[in-house]
Amino acid sequence: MGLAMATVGTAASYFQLTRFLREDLTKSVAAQQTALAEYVARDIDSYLDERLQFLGRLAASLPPELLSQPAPLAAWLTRHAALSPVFPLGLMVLDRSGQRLDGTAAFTVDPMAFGNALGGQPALGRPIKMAGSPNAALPMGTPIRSPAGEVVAVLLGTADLAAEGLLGHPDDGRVGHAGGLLVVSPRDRLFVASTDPAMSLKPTPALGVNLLHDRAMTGFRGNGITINAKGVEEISAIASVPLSGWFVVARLPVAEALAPVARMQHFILKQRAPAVLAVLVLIGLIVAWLLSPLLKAARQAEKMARGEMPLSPLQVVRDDEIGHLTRAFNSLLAKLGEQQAELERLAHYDILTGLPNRKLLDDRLRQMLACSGQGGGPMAVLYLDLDGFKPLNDTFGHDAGDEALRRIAKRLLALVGSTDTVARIGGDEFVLLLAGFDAPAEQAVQRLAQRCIEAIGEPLHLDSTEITVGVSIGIVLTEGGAAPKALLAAADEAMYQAKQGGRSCYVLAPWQRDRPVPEAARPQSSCESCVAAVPARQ
Ligand SMILES: Nc1nc2c(ncn2[C@@H]2O[C@H](COP(=O)(O)OP(=O)(O)OP(=O)(O)O)[C@@H](O)[C@H]2O)c(=O)[nH]1
Repeated sequence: MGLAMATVGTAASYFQLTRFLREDLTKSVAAQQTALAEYVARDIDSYLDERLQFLGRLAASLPPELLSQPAPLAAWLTRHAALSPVFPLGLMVLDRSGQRLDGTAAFTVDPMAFGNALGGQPALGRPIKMAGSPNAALPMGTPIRSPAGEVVAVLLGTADLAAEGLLGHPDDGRVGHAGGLLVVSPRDRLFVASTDPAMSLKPTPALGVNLLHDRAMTGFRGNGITINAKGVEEISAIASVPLSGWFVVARLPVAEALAPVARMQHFILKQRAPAVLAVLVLIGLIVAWLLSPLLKAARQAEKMARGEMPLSPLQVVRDDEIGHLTRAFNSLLAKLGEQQAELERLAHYDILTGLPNRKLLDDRLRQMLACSGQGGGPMAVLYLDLDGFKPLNDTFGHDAGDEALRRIAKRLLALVGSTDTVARIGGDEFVLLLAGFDAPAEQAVQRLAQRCIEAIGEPLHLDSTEITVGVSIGIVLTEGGAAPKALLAAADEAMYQAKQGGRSCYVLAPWQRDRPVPEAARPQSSCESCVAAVPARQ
């Protein structure tokens, strides 16, 4: 996660830096383009002004009498045109009806230049392509006035748009590799001149093709980013040429303008990326090394939680925060183990006496039966129920009854071997499971039953009061093949017979797999009422 955040952070910084650089560079290039466009626009304006001024001075100095003398007028015009190279394509004079007065046919008449000049104002015509030359030409006109000030004729001159110092700028003014200058006449919807000669004297694009151009055509001056007619994104700046109503566009493709940013990105990626990658890999390895014990511990903990491995302490591999965490986990695990053991104990042992409860008795009985059934010899179940325990409880109280139960449990434990089981399965009911007799089983169990009766019958000294309780015992002997439940029921039944027979005695019920208590076989008993059938003490 940390590694991912570091990577994302680095990438975000890289892209943020790139974005800032692009914005700054775009602004800077736009400002440069604006300065260039304004400079060129001013230059063109002053140059046009210079030509119009020259044309005006020429018109003012034209002797009026020459207007009616074609040959001298033509000679006068040729002489003066030669004096200044501003109209290398020639001069001509027209009367008010548009008739040539100089007798020459140097070039065609521009209606715009002629018409406006006739109205009394110097005027520019529509730029045209020069016959026999790749250059464009610009017709200009100025009024010729009579001494009374009336416009009597028009002096027309045609300037070479490619002439050095006029619109030579667009040709020379290439900006970068693909950038350049454009001079646009909104009135004529025409590219007057362009760095790209193919665009010169071509009509401007239709509305909607280039949005910044559309705005410029309606008077916007400034800069912006636009997509040109060829689909190239450009930074363009627009400045006015006031005298002509034209505007100059200085433009540069964004890709070229921002090439330094692209070079910087390339440089960073080329120079820094391997180092950054190496650092990231190193960080990743360190993080993996740091976290590997934690991940291993987590995997083990999950297995323990799923019960696929026992609860066992995790290995503490390092004495750092993770080692600390592992130790804390182990402590928690130990606590959990203790609690689990306690729960286990509570589930299988009687809280009052600490003896196995009915559940554990069932397990042990099954084990012993299985063992006995596999040739392990006979086993015996002794079912004990105290006699007169209720009066004890009622007379001396429940606590005294509890204490009596605890002491009786100890006495019973003292009588059996370590492999035998003494369980408490109810209020005053105990069960003994015996096996591995060193004498004939019947005799041995009867002997033990008798010793139980005697041991429990010993007085109990509770709160300096002597109390005595008895016990009735039902015994079942088997050599396996019996169901635990049926065996216990048979022992219980024998115990009941002992109760019926006078209490504080035992009854031994013979056991056969299909007939637990055969009618033919009378039980052996220590009870007085059964004394005729069995000896009281064996
Ligand atoms: N103090 C104490 N008494 C208990 C406990 N569990 C059961 N008892 C009492 O043990 C008595 C058992 O009842 P009985 O077996 O009928 O009493 P009893 O006097 O021995 O009767 P018989 O078996 O017919 O001789 C009841 O009074 C129960 O309340 C215990 O955990 N502690």
